Amino acid sequence: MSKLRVAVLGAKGRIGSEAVRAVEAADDMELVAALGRGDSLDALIESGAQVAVELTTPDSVMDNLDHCLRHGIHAVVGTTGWTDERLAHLRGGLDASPGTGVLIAPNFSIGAVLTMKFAQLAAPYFESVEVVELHHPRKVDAPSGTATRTAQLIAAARAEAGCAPQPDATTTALEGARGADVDGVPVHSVRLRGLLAHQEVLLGGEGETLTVRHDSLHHSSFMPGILLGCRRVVTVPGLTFGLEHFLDLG
Ligand SMILES: NC(=O)C1=CN([C@@H]2O[C@H](COP(=O)(O)OP(=O)(O)OC[C@H]3O[C@@H](n4cnc5c(N)ncnc54)[C@H](OP(=O)(O)O)[C@@H]3O)[C@@H](O)[C@H]2O)C=CC1
Ligand SMILES: O=C(O)C1=N[C@H](C(=O)O)C[C@H](O)C1
Repeated sequence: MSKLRVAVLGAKGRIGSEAVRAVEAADDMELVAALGRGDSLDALIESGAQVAVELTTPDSVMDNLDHCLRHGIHAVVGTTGWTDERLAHLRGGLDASPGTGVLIAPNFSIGAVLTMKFAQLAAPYFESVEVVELHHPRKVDAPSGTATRTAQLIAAARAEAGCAPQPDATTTALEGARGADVDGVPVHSVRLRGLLAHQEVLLGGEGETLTVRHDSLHHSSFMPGILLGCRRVVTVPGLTFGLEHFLDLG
């Protein structure tokens, strides 16, 4: 059987370099290009890449995806910075490239995907819910893509269940003290040397609290999700947002 031809964009970065190794080690894949900033995207076409794994920066991802879609190359995207406007632009590109698939995964680790799922499930049953994400200090964006997505899922679950707004008597606060407001859910970002990628969802009700915590201790935690994404994205045209859609979570 022929191997899936995979390219990695952002190949010299923290997660990109790990992805290069993971694709090289996968029996059913061939690494056909490993591109860093400044490398020509023509290499994607010349190498015959079927899938591009996009692990660059929020300022680069859109141009890279535009290029992929113009040439019918599927994409597995871990890069953060997704807004409604960016998603609308991407959908336009996909409409013009029927048959091409793009997976955007705010987080490729199974534990993080499950954290989001558990938080979504629990959120309507507690009066209060806040998200704390903790990352290495070289991360350029805050809050993390995972925390933003988690808060959006929590807010949607609470809205669907008809939950009241969260109790909070704060009338005076130093700017930022209550975190960022993502759809009504406070999200707090910690940047600390020694950490990689961690998240806690704190839920509180009458006389009880529940904490859902996930820790990525090494970039290897993201690799099974990236490889799964590459295998599945070629069979699912259009936009898939979230790795959970490629997992059988019941
Ligand atoms: N979804 C997930 O599970 C995960 C997502 N991420 C996300 O992935 C992204 C990368 O993270 P991380 O590896 O830590 O960051 P790094 O800064 O270590 O890596 C990004 C790399 O991309 C390079 N780059 C920038 N622009 C381009 C371009 N146009 N073409 C090719 N390469 C380019 C950078 O080069 P230069 O240094 O010269 O700028 C750098 O080497 C972030 O958005 C992060 O949040 C990270 C981990 C897991
Ligand atoms: O920058 C990182 O490191 C990570 N970025 C992603 C995010 O912003 O959620 C995924 C993971 O948290 C690691």
